[in-house]
Amino acid sequence: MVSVINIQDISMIYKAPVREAGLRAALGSLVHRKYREIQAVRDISFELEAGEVVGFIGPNGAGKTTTMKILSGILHPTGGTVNVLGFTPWHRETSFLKNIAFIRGSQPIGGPNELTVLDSLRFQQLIYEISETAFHKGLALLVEMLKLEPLLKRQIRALSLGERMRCGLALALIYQPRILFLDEPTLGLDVTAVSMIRRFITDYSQQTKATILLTSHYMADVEELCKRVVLIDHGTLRYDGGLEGLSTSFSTSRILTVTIAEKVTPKWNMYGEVIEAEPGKATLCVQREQVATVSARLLSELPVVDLAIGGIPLEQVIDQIYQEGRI
Ligand SMILES: Nc1ncnc2c1ncn2[C@@H]1O[C@H](COP(=O)(O)OP(=O)(O)OP(=O)(O)O)[C@@H](O)[C@H]1O
Repeated sequence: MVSVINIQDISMIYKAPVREAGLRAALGSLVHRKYREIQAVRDISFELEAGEVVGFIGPNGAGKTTTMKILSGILHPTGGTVNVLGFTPWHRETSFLKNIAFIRGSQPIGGPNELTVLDSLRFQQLIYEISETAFHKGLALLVEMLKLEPLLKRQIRALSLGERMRCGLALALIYQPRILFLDEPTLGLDVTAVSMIRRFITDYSQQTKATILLTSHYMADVEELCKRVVLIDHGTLRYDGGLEGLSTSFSTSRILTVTIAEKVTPKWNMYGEVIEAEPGKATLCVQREQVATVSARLLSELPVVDLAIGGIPLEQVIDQIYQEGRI
């Protein structure tokens, strides 16, 4: 397989001006400006192969957007090397920019609001030097996949958030970039718009074999779209691997499913937290370090015919990571 994104030990330290309250301090800071350093990313390395769709996840402020900005050439990292399609992103060479797109759910369209969607697409055609034939072919595909027909003659300013996202995707993809950086593409969208965007991403990646790095706070997005996830926290890489491995790596609990030979209900709560129980069967939640002891007790004290040990459902693990910032 060919690696199209190769990141080696990147770091990013922002310098943010420190301003104290009060007029005197504000005037003073004009002369003696003080800065404080914020390390947003520290020594992150990973690679993406051509055609992969990878979820890039982590709690608020973990450094996801910063990393995406570095990969798309918006920011120059303070350390490390990055190779995207053979280019150093922050050199911003035309052949690089023509092959990548960075789309943010919070601001899917950057251009003038007064233009119609079709005019904006034509504008992209000029900037990216797309031939008339390629433009029509690309447009037909995007109009069909994103249901854009009713929006083409509308002004961008008059579009809803979901419509903006669909048009933002079309504007970014009309020049057929090989790599997509999607930062929260379903942010704030309703259920119908979310499912349309998800379907679009799946179909688009299958049809074009584009490589996609995607951040989302909605675990369902990641579960539906990505086989692999890269997890960062406080700017540090914490996990890079299959989706299913996340729950075993990060959850402190395990699920024990026990079936016994008799249709009776023992005192299951003596073994763990009862999630579900019916005569002869129970699902228990047990701390990881107690699994061996509890399993041994179950086997010696009850007529066990089947005992399965599994991880906490992925959705729950990710919710914990995002909401409690606990990794
Ligand atoms: N321009 C900036 N100047 C100073 N600090 C910044 C700047 N941009 C981001 N940061 C800080 O860097 C850290 C990482 O921010 P970043 O936006 O990359 O995180 P994120 O993982 O995308 O977060 P979220 O999920 O909340 O969007 C945060 O502590 C943030 O406050």
